[in-house]
Amino acid sequence: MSEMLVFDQVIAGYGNAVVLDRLGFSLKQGQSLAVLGRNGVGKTTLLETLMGNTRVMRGAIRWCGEDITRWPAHWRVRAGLGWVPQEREVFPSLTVAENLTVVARPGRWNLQRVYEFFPRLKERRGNFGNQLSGGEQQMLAIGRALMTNPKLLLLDEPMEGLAPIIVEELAVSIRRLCEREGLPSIVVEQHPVLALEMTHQAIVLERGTVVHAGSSHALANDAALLDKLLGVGIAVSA
Ligand SMILES: Nc1ncnc2c1ncn2[C@@H]1O[C@H](COP(=O)(O)OP(=O)(O)OP(=O)(O)O)[C@@H](O)[C@H]1O
Repeated sequence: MSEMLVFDQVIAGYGNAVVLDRLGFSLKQGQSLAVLGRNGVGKTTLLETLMGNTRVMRGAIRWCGEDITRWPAHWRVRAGLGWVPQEREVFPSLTVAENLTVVARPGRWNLQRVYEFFPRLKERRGNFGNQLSGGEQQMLAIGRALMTNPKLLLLDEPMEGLAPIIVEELAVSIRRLCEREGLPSIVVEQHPVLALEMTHQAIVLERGTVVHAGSSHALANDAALLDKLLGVGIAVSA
């Protein structure tokens, strides 16, 4: 399997402030990745850096064999990076259908396929963005990223503030995107157990660098390591 994404010793941040400090990892084609770590370690900054929204001082980012380190954000979207921001950023005064079509790019994902994938969005297609529940907004944020026909979804705390039943529904959808639709994700999540269930690989950050990299399954089942890295005293399963 070839490498889809490589962060090679990336030093990046905001202005002169360094947040990512020689951060390195790679992700193979078709694999999804959980990005874990305590508050403020640089998880969101990793995604922002992948989208071109931070200042990269050193190192390189390679995406599908191309060095994209200096590319503007809109080129990265065109190259297949599908950004689902933490704040969801649904357009409040556009309808669900308009929110989806406004970003559409040609490819296998279109309005009909997004509605098939999220039937709730079809039911709500005439409602405005500000009339949706938190879960519906998150579905719309993911649906909007799908409309750009990405090769990788970047999900920044997709479950934040959602009711447990919606969290479960979304987790199933995100897994299904990878397994059935061949669309992997990078998932930044506060809840490691959930993120590990949804992904193949995991990295753990501390102070802007990778302190653990391995399979999600192995980490999920190593309670002592989870506790050491994240202060989580439980494993996913016995
Ligand atoms: N736009 C910004 N300008 C300056 N500093 C920032 C900016 N965004 C984040 N930071 C700083 O970068 C550091 C890492 O923040 P980041 O949001 O990437 O961490 P995180 O691991 O995602 O945290 P959390 O889990 O709390 O969301 C923090 O010290 C934060 O204050």
